[in-house]
Amino acid sequence: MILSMEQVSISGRDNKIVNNVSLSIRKGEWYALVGQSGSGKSLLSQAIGQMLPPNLKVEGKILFKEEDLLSLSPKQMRSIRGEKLSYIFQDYQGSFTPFRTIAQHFDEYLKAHGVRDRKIRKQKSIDALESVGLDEALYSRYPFQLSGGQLQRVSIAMALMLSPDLLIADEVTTALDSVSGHRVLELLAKLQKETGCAILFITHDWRHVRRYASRLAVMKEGEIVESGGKHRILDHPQHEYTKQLIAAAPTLERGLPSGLEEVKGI
Ligand SMILES: Nc1ncnc2c1ncn2[C@@H]1O[C@H](COP(=O)(O)OP(=O)(O)OP(=O)(O)O)[C@@H](O)[C@H]1O
Repeated sequence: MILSMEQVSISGRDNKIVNNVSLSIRKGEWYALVGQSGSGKSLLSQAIGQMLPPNLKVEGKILFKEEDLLSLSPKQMRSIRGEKLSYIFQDYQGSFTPFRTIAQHFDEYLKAHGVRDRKIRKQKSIDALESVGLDEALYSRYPFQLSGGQLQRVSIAMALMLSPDLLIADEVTTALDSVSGHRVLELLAKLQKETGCAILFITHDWRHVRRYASRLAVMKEGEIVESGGKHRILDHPQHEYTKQLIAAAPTLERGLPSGLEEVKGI
């Protein structure tokens, strides 16, 4: 297992938001976390990287490559984030500083992770852009000069640049139109195959679960009500809530609707 959460609870001042959650993610797998808005998916994923808002408290164990992340100091955690564990978010705009070029973002990220040589930083950045199918010309542009899909691809490039073992992807297509979202996920799937990193994929969209996940957990009101292999859960859901969510999903045909299968390239 690359990540094991054991009895993880997250509490506010006077309420428990996530209650005794346990789940395990295997090396290199695509693990989906599904559930309605407010069920605690994002907070659970933020707890992994010690990124919870300061008013919330986390208990339990989060073992990442046998090390309990909750016992690490903020400094130790900073060196793990990015290098071994990284994030991409729905709000990709918020990950960029408007008055810094894409080049500066890459450069600062690599510098912060100890790559001292400027030429190596530049080469690594250009290679990373290429790995997500973006032209070198975008390197000197500002974030607002890129489309949403291009910016999300830059986020992916940056998140994977240091070859993490686990990538946490929180609703990464929600702010994109459906064609751009589809391309971003196809790209993620391709890069996952190439790099072998595991993905914790937070989503509302069962079509994405069917297409990409190997296993999944279903969250309701801060608890996991069901978890297991994708085919078992999609074909034979046990919990009433899972059945309702699947029944409410717009379509679960094998392909994506609206001709999205026909989109070529990434
Ligand atoms: N800093 C905070 N303090 C107190 N409660 C919070 C805080 N952040 C989030 N919450 C509450 O915790 C609950 C779980 O939030 P979370 O964002 O994890 O849900 P989610 O399942 O990811 O939802 P969505 O799919 O809409 O992103 C929600 O009720 C939310 O209002």
